[in-house]
Amino acid sequence: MSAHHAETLDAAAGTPAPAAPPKLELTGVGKQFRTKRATTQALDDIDLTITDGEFVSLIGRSGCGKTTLLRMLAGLLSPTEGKILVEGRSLWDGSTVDSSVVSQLGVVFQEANLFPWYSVLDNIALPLQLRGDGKAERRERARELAELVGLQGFEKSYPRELSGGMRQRVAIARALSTHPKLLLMDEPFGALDALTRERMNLELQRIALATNATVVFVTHDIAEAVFLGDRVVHLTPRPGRISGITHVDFARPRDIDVETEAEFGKIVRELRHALDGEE
Ligand SMILES: Nc1ncnc2c1ncn2[C@@H]1O[C@H](COP(=O)(O)OP(=O)(O)OP(=O)(O)O)[C@@H](O)[C@H]1O
Repeated sequence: MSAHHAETLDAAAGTPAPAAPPKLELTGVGKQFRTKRATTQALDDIDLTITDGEFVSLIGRSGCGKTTLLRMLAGLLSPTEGKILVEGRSLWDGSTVDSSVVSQLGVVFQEANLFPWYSVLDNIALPLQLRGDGKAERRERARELAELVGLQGFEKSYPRELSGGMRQRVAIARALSTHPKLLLMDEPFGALDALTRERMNLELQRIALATNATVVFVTHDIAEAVFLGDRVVHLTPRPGRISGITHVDFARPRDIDVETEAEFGKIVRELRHALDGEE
């Protein structure tokens, strides 16, 4: 039977399968901070749809609302306006967060925030412990993740015995432990030296490809945003709005040498000009 014939028959059968809702959908999202002295419209009218397996970088000048946006996505800060849907389910109902949606997210911050008295494996398994998974199951998953993030041989080490890059690997493994629908990262490599950061970018790409993760990644660094992202979303400050979205089409896995390509330099320059124009 020809493909064309098959399509005709399927259409004749009627009901096409309903399209899966996007991984993340923001509509008209805004955030206002009110203090005694002032009211700040930190974010205004953010519309953004992210599909399964997409890696989206978020850049913008200091104060444009990147962290505020990530905290709203992570269920830590309620939006004042708009809707945030994770696979079609509403994250916020007014200022009340749906904890069953939050439990499907993984978050990594600039600081790894590990428990100093827990080993690498126990830190990775913490979310599984909190949700009541059995010990053997936790251990197995934590071992698998330690290997995924390149920490085999360090399973029994304590955070104080690790470098900054290794601590962030633990934080990434911990965030992935529950198979999150969405991985949210706020400047995860911001405190690392340039070489370690470069290595972590390669590692993160490898991990994201291996797990088909959907990632929202906040950074100040334009080159990092372009290297990692399928799309780079740029925000303008006061109020924070989306000023543009750049598609980055380099094939994956990307090698660090992609940064020396003329097209890479062109995208970075255009983004820098776009952000400079917003001062
Ligand atoms: N809790 C708060 N109360 C009042 N204003 C706030 C609060 N948090 C953030 N803001 C304001 O909201 C705006 C956005 O801040 P946010 O930290 O999200 O920016 P950012 O883009 O992440 O900045 P940076 O790159 O410097 O981390 C800023 O003007 C900031 O002063």
